[in-house]
Amino acid sequence: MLSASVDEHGEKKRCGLVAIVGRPNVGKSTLLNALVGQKISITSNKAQTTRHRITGVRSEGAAQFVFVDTPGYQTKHSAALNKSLNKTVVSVLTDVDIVLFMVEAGKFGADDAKALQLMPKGKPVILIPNKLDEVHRRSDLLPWLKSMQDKFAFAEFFPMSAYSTNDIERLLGVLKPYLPEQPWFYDAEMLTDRSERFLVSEVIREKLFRLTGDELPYNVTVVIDQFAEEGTMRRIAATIIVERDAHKGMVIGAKGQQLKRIASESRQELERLLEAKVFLEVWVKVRSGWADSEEHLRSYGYE
Ligand SMILES: Nc1nc2c(ncn2[C@@H]2O[C@H](COP(=O)(O)OP(=O)(O)OP(=O)(O)O)[C@@H](O)[C@H]2O)c(=O)[nH]1
Repeated sequence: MLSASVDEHGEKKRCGLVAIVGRPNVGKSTLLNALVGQKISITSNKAQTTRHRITGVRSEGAAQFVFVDTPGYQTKHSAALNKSLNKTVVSVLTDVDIVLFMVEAGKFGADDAKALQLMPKGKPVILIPNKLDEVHRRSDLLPWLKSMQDKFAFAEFFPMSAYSTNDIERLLGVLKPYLPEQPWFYDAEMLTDRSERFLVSEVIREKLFRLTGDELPYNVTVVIDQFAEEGTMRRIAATIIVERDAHKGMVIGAKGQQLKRIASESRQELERLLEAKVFLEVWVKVRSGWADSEEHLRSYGYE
């Protein structure tokens, strides 16, 4: 007989929260998407793309892993936005079962050190040296791994590449024994607790960053003004909020070509994601100083 506490082979069910922490750009979102097996968190080569706490769920055999993505730990800026980001990291860590502390293999800078200071005591913290594919001789990594051992009492070291499906499967195997034996929190089909509306704003933000390259500052946000189901169609209206007129120009581009591309690529991806026809309108607005105002942050959904 099946029950909530055992799987079909009689194995006790396990379920737990796994946080992924590290400085910006180490590959946290890439890892989360690979672990869940679907794009949940946006990725780009621009630091600081993840702002929200995002959970992704992977259910396999008797185990359910609930992954929590955290914003890159911020050290360079002091605006209210960054304070809010760091607060999110700390609050995520207080209620997790395992922490994956991610760095780039062979590297450990001042920003990594600051992120390491946030690690909770008394919880298993696994060191994930990522981007192993960029390390030419693995043996070069040994002295570095030794030096990492002196910095923190890591439960395990797991050098890997978030691009390797083999590594992802092995990592799930390593994490499983750390999950407490308890009934699952979510249905087996569940992938994320984020709303479609949220995923829509993330898709648009990703296209925006991918297409505008490095010139656009990170404090650009996307607000969904309308998200309506009309039969088999979704009608979506979104506003990209920037700080300056110059940024508005970058987003719109010559003769509006850039904004057109952002909207068109977003629409195509949204049609795949939502499995529906999508009618998408995207506007751009200037709202100067929003990233410094606590009130504005709240009104756009940041904690
Ligand atoms: N070579 C290599 N690149 C990787 C690997 N994992 C991630 N990347 C790349 O590293 C960059 C940053 O990855 P993200 O997943 O966006 O990093 P993040 O830590 O979530 O960054 P923030 O959202 O800014 O905190 C992207 O260009 C990824 O494609 C890896 O295993 N190997």
